[in-house]
Amino acid sequence: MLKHLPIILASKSPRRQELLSLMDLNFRVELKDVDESYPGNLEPAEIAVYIAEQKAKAFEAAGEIVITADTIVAINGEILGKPKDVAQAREMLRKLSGEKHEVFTGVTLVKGEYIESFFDRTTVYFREVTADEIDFYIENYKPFDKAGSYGIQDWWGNTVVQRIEGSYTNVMGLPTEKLYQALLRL
Ligand SMILES: Cc1cn([C@H]2C[C@H](O)[C@@H](COP(=O)(O)OP(=O)(O)OP(=O)(O)O)O2)c(=O)[nH]c1=O
Repeated sequence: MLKHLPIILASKSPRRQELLSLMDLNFRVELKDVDESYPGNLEPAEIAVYIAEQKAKAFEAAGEIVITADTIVAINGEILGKPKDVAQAREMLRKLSGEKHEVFTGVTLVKGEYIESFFDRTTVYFREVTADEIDFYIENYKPFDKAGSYGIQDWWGNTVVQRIEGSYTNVMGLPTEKLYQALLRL
């Protein structure tokens, strides 16, 4: 329905590319290097939006609509980004075991001089996991490109996630329903 919109997806995330395709949009992918650090004292939602905006600022104003996004996991006031190594992935998954956490994805849309950002939040509940399960998962699924060290769309999501409150696609990296509404308003 919005196939006529010329869109640039500024993301290397294969999940974001897949989700935009599933929304039946026409887009091409363009990548720029962006510093993903953020100022202290920001709330989780503000961090996700801040980084999405930083990613968007790397683009010059043009005729096409640019979409950027950033996903983070928050648990008990702590922010979990992407793990740097096996030890960090283990530590994150241990923290998330048997607990609930929140996933925030910030999205920025740019069209010429116009810029708009929004976010979505999903609560995710994990059952308790064993150290063996954590090691099996890290070894076989290598979740180093994923915030919080897991993918809801892979083995973890299908064996550990008990339930979620909110958008599933938001956890995958792009809150498609909110994004679609924002595109309709453009
Ligand atoms: C929690 C969770 C995150 N993720 C992914 C979504 C994002 O791709 C990634 C978080 O990293 P991001 O920094 O948001 O994105 P990225 O570096 O992969 O891509 P880019 O900056 O180019 O847009 O974690 C899942 O795939 N499944 C999940 O369940």
